[in-house]
Amino acid sequence: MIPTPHIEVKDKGIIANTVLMPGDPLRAKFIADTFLENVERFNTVRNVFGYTGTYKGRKISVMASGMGMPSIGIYSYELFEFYGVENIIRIGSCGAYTADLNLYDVILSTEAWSESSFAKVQSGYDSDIIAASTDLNSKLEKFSKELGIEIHKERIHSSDVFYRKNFHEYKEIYEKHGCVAVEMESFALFHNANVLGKKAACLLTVSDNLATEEVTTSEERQNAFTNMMKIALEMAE
Ligand SMILES: O=P(O)(O)O[C@H]1O[C@H](CO)[C@@H](O)[C@H]1O
Ligand SMILES: O=c1cc[nH]c(=O)[nH]1
Repeated sequence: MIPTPHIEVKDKGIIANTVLMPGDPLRAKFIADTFLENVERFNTVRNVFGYTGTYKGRKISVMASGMGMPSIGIYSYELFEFYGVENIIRIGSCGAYTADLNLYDVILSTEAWSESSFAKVQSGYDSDIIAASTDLNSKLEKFSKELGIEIHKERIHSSDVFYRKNFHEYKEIYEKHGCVAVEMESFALFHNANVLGKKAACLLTVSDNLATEEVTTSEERQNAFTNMMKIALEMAE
């Protein structure tokens, strides 16, 4: 079923086997403009930009997911199921739940914990934890070592809510569920990969810290989180 309601390209072969997936369409554009050669834009529907190009001569795609599990649930499903994509690596921003993490630190998500009903509604999956692909994670860890970029391998929180009524609830999620940071998509991405027999992983950069109340700007979140981009780009084939 291509094109899909949300992706316009008619030729499946234009999208690479591996897609990097930031939430922000302008982070996707930044990656294409800054790191890729021979770039072809394959999606503009809803301004959710998708690009294919080469990195060090190897093919890779980058496409935004939008914000939240319903949104990444749509894009990752269509890429995996209808465009034959094998690997999706989310490259997102996150809020740290502990003062042990600094702004710009890079986290490799081992698993996502969530209160979300996404996986239960999608397929009846009944746990609140979903693991990332261990195969992709070991490759990403190897690339980070080769590049000399430190990563923190940790469980993260995938939340449906950005603005909680009670800001301090993050402390309980950190202590009870062992999540060191919060973002809003990985649980759905990992679930779709599992039900469709594909692979997914997630690299995050700390954009703000709930414990210390430090923050980065929207411009930094769009353009400056280059360490996780460089690690993920090494997945190009
Ligand atoms: O920077 P991105 O990749 O969008 O990720 C994080 O930022 C958004 C919230 O500001 C949510 O999508 C969250 O997961
Ligand atoms: O979901 C997110 C992403 C970045 N920072 C947060 O506090 N939450």
